Amino acid sequence: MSYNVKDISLAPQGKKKIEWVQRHMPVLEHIKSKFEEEKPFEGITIGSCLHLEPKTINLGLTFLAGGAEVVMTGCNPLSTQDDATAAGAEMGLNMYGWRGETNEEYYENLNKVLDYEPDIIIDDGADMIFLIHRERQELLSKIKGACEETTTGIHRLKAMHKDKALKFPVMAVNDSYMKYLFDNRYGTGQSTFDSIMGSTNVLIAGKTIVVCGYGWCGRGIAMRANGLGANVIVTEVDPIRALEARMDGYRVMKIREAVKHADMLLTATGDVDVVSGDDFKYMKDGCILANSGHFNVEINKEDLQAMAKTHENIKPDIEEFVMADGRKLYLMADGRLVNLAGDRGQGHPAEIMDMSFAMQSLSAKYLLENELEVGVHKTPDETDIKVANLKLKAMGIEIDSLSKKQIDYLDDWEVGT
Ligand SMILES: NC(=O)c1ccc[n+]([C@@H]2O[C@H](COP(=O)([O-])OP(=O)(O)OC[C@H]3O[C@@H](n4cnc5c(N)ncnc54)[C@H](O)[C@@H]3O)[C@@H](O)[C@H]2O)c1
Ligand SMILES: O=c1[nH]cnc2c1ncn2[C@@H]1O[C@H](CO)[C@@H](O)[C@H]1O
Ligand SMILES: N[C@@H](CCS)C(=O)O
Repeated sequence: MSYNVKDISLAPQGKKKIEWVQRHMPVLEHIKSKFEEEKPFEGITIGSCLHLEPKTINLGLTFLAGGAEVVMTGCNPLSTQDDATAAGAEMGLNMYGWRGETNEEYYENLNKVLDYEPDIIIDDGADMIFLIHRERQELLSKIKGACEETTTGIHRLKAMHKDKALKFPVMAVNDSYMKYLFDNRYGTGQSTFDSIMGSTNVLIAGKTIVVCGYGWCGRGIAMRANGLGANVIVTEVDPIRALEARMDGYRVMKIREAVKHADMLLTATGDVDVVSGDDFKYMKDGCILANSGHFNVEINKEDLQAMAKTHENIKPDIEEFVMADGRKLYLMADGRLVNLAGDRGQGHPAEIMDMSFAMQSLSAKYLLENELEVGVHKTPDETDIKVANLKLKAMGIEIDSLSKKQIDYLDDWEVGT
């Protein structure tokens, strides 16, 4: 196996972190032991482009146990944990990536993974899938398909398929219940605050927090902000979600009005320019800005920079912008996913990634064992149910099942009052 990581001597520390998360990923551990027996990936190369940290290394080890050759790189230049990659390299994974890559290095590492000519791709945000279609088309004939981890990746792949540009099948892992209902909501809800609170050491109680987007991530962030005692304002473009936010108890208003109240503003939309231009003029002195959605375009940093007199990093992941009128605004993690790219960002809790990565590993197996058409495919309901049952079992929770009488009753269209 080969690797290019920051410092291989960090491996012992990384291994301890991996062992810790393994204790909290019982479903993936169960799947790993099944893979070990059945070896479904014998002779198969799996290339991944995911946030590289201990839980993801554990997914790599799961594929390795299943007989695959595994090659991994990061899906964000700032989210890699260098001790975890060192450990992964020592544990048999081909590993390329380090925290703080330049954009050029980021794509060099993606290309390194592709040099292994993978049969299956596991992607987060679809950068690797796009790279294959744009620049590495010679690989298309060998690739069996891909699994995509996140909302925006799937949006883009669907758009690509609509334009007939997609050339292999993709499993929409994000769109399974066992992913978005837990990862996007409870995972993003907790890890966003874990990172922001760790870096800033500021109090959340009593603050006014603006949450842009009331999708699965936004709901989780608003719920946790509320639980920590913040006064939550939601901004939306979808009338139904806006109404839902209102009935969940939050104030809802346009972004231009919301920014005037914000002590902290958090984006989770997958959109561009959610906060931009004159929005920055109306913000209060001291406002903290962070993004938990896709890429660093939700908060328009160029606009912020253009309006600022000076800007400097006052902590590794906190950039201070001093505006012409003396107000100071603070952008976290360069506007990238704060829960992973922040200095204290650890990503989602292990118990959450247990379910997301269980879905990834079973979806990769499904992709291999079924001849799927080119397109974006929903994961089978049976996979969701299997993972949910495994998780309940691991948590020691038993539930009831329908009796024959109940099944007949529920299916009977003739009974009335
Ligand atoms: N940080 C993480 O770990 C993490 C986890 C999961 C998903 N994500 C990413 O977060 C983003 C959101 O994911 P999701 O699953 O919540 O998506 P979603 O589609 O459920 O929700 C996005 C919401 O944003 C709203 N929106 C779009 N443009 C807006 C605008 N200009 N102003 C206000 N609202 C706007 C949409 O109407 C929608 O309700 C995606 O980019 C996804 O890839 C990040
Ligand atoms: O700790 C983590 N490790 C690996 N992936 C993560 C972690 N936290 C969140 N995500 C994943 O990142 C995607 C957005 O890029 C999300 O969809 C989520 O599943
Ligand atoms: N890989 C992308 C996905 C964001 S949802 C990123 O880290 O920016």
